[in-house]
Amino acid sequence: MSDQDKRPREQPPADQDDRSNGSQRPADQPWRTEGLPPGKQGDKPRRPRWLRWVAFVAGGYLVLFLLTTMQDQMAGSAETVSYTEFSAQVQKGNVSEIFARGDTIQGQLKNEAPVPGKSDSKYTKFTTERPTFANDDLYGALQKAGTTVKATPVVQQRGALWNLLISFAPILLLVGFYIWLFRRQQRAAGGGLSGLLGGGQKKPVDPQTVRTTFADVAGIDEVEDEISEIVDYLKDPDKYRRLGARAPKGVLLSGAPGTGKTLLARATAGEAGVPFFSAAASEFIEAIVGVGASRVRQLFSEARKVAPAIIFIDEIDTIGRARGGARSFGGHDEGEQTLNQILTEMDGFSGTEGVVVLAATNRADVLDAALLRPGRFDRTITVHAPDQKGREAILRVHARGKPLAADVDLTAVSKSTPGMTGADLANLLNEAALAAARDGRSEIRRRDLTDALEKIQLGTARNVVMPEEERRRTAYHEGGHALLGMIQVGADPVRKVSIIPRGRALGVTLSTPEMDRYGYDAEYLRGRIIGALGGMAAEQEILGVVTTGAESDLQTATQIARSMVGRWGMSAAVGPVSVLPVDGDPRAFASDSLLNTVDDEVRRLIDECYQEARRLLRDNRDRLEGIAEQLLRHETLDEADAYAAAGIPHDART
Ligand SMILES: Nc1ncnc2c1ncn2[C@@H]1O[C@H](COP(=O)(O)OP(=O)(O)OP(=O)(O)O)[C@@H](O)[C@H]1O
Ligand SMILES: [Zn+2]
Repeated sequence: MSDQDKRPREQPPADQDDRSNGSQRPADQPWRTEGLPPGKQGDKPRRPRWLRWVAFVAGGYLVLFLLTTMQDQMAGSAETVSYTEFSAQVQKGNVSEIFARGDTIQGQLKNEAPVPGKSDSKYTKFTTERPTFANDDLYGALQKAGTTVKATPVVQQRGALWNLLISFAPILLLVGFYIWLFRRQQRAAGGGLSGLLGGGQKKPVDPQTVRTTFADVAGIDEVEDEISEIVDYLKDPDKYRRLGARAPKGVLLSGAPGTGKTLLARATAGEAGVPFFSAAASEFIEAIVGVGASRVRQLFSEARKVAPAIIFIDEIDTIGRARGGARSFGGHDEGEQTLNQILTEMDGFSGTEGVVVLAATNRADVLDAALLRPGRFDRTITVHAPDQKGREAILRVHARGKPLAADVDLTAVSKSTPGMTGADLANLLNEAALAAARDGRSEIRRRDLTDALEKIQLGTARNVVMPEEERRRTAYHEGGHALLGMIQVGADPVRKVSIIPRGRALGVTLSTPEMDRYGYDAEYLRGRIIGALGGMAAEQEILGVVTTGAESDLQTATQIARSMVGRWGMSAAVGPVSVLPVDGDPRAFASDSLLNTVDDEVRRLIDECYQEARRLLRDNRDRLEGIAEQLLRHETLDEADAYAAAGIPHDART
C-alpha cells in the first residue's frame, strides 16, 4: 500500500529532487568551447615533457662525473707505496711535502721516482700507512730533509666529490621525480586521461557558435533583465573601460535544478556573441591533487586570450562548500585547491579583461563565504521556478516546431503544472511528442499531454496483477489520502487518485495547489500531515491493520512536522528559533534538552494529526467507501470523478 502523496516541487519539506544534479555531460573534455572562430584553438602536438626532465637529470650526473674524473686525472693519481719506500725517499731528501691524518700519510716527491717492483712506471704523488709499531723519529727526519708538513691534503682523495654526489643521489632523484610528477599532472590537465598516460595530445575542441539567445529563455524575465547588463558589457567592453567602470567579475546563478541556469548562461554568451567556456565543477576533481587547479589556470588563460568571453562553472557547490561543512566524499583537498585557484584567477582580473565568470548552484546556502566576497561572485541572481504565466511562456517556447492539435490548450496545461520547472515542462512536451510519434500521428493531441503529465507526476505504471485483497487495501489507503485532501478547508485540491502500481508505490494520490504558492501557514501544513497520514489511518479504521505501505507517508509527515517545529518556529514549546539546520549536525546548533523538546513536539504534533485523520475518516465513512468503490472499479479517478465518488460538490477549474 505504499504510495506517494506526490506533490509539486514547491512543497515545504526539503523536497528530494529525483533529478540528479550531477553532470550528464560527457567528461571526455576538460571543458567545451563554443563560438570560437576555427583556428583559434590550440591543439599543437607536444613532446613528452617528462622525457626532457629525465634527460636533464641524467645529463647533470654525467657532467659531474666527468668533472670529478678530470680533476683526478689532472692531479695524477697517487701511488700507494710501502712505508719502507717512503722512509727511503725521506732519507734521500726527495719528499717535498706531506699531509698526515692518523697513520695515513700522503705526499709529493720533488723528483719522480721509480715505483718499487715496477721498473717501467714512476710516481710523484703517493700515499702510505705508518705502522703503529714504528718508533722512528719521523718528524725529526722530515725536518732534517726540509719537507713541508701541510695542514690540508696534498693529494685530492680520489672520488671525494663523487662520494658526496652519491650521498646526494637519493635526494636528487626524489626532486627529479617530483618535478616529473608535477609536469605530468600539468599535462594531464591539458589532455585528460590520455595526457595522464603520457602519450596523448590535448583533445581538440570543436568550435561552435552558441545560438541560444534570450528568445529561448522564457518565463524568467526579471532574471533576464539583471543579466542583460552583462551582455551589454561583453558586447562592448571598451564603452565601460573608457568610463573607468569595472564590470562585475562573477555572477552566481542560484536556483533549483532545471530552472534554466545553464540555459541562461548560454543565452548570455549567445546574445553577446562571445565564446562560451563551460565546465562542471566536478570535472575538476581528479584523483591526483593539483590537476583541478591547473585546469582552472588553463581555462582562464584560454578565456583571456579570446576575451571578451564567458566562463561558466556549473555545480560550483561541489567545490565551493564552506570549509568544515559536510562535504561530498573524496576530493577534499582537491576541491579546496581548485576553489582557491578560481578565487586567485578572479582576484587577478583587473576587471577590464572582458572575461565574466558565471557559476551555477542549487545550494547557494552552503557556499563558502569567500566565494561571495566583493571582486568575486559579488552578484547573485536567483532563478525561481516559473509562475503560471512563466510556465505558459516556456511551454510555447518548447512547442515551437511541434505541431499541436486544435484541442491542445497550453494555458490549461500551465495551470495544472504548478511547481514544475522549465526542464520539467520541456520534458512534458517531449514525452507527448514521443507518444504521438509512436502512434504514427502527425500532431500532438490533448490526450498525449495529459498522459505524459500523468506519467511524469505519478510515475510509469507497472504491469503487474495485484491480488484482490491488496487492491482493496490500496483503495482504502488512497481513498483516505484523497478524502482528507477533499474535506479539509484550504487543502490543495485532489487532481488524481490511482491504485495502479507505479514504481515502488502501490497507488498514488496527486494534489496540486490551485495557484502557485510561495509560503505556507501552520494550518495548511497540519492539513498536509493529516492528509499524509490519511492512508494509514484509513487502513486501520476500516481494516484494522497497519502495513508497511505507509513508509513514505510517515517520512513525509515526519519531515513536515520536524520542519514546522525546528525550522519554522511553529511550536510554542520550542518557540521561534531555528534548531534544525538545513545541512549538518543539529547538535552544533542546539542543546540536548532543546533537541529533546523538538522530538517531543514532533511526536505530539504527529499524534494529534493522526487522531484527527482517524476522526475525520470515521465521521465521513460513507464518502470513503464511495471513493474506494469507484477506485476498485476504475483504478484511476481524475479530479471530477474523485469528488463525485465522494459525493462532494466541486468545480474543477482546470
Ligand atoms: N526558463 C526556461 N525557458 C525555456 N526552457 C527552459 C527554461 N528553464 C529550463 N528550460 C529547459 O530545461 C533544460 C534544462 O535547463 P538547465 O540545464 O538550464 O537547468 P539548470 O538550472 O542548469 O539545471 P541543473 O541545476 O540541473 O543544471 C533547458 O535546456 C531547457 O530546455
Ligand atoms: Zn499513502
